[in-house]
Amino acid sequence: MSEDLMDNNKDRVESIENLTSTHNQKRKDYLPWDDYFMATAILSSKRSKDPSTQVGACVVDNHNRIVAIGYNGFPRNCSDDEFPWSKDEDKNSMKNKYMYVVHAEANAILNSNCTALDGTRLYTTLFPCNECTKLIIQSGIREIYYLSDKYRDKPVYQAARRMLDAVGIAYKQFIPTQKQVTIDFDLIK
Ligand SMILES: Nc1ccn([C@H]2C[C@H](O)[C@@H](COP(=O)(O)O)O2)c(=O)n1
Ligand SMILES: [Zn+2]
Repeated sequence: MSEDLMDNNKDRVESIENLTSTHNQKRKDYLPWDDYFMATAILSSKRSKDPSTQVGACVVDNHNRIVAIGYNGFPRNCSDDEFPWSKDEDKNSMKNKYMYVVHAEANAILNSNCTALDGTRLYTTLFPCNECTKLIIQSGIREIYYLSDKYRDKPVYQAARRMLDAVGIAYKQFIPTQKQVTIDFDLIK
């Protein structure tokens, strides 16, 4: 065999070996569980029609199975086009969205696909309010991960923390391992 041909064969064997070894190793840049669940909550928030704050929530059991998802919106059959999205009126005004909106966490709990949420974890894009906290406690959720706490000084959220502290439900601000998770429909071929 000529030297050129031998070199050529060696190169081909090496490149096949490289190809097999990279395909035998697991991906290193896969999405960690916690990022995956918070990203799911964010994705869910994108369904919200609220022009001001879109909230998403995702409940996960201790086998890392998603058992509930929700976002803030009006109750079933209350039209998004007829009920008001305003927040400028007095808090108790009928013209105000607060009268009607079901919060993301409440929707998740109500729409859960399992009968009991005991021992589960909640991933939510916004810290739960007092009303959702009551549902969280009663449903048996044990841990809360949240992204934003932008209303933390309002009494509603102080009351929420008071209840969570009293019953020992852990809550922690979520720090993602990566800044962005890209969903590009064109990448799936
Ligand atoms: N933990 C929370 C807190 C609030 N929401 C909903 C309720 C409203 O639709 C919106 C907040 O509106 P804003 O006062 O910022 O104009 O978020 C929720 O789903 N979960
Ligand atoms: Zn709430």
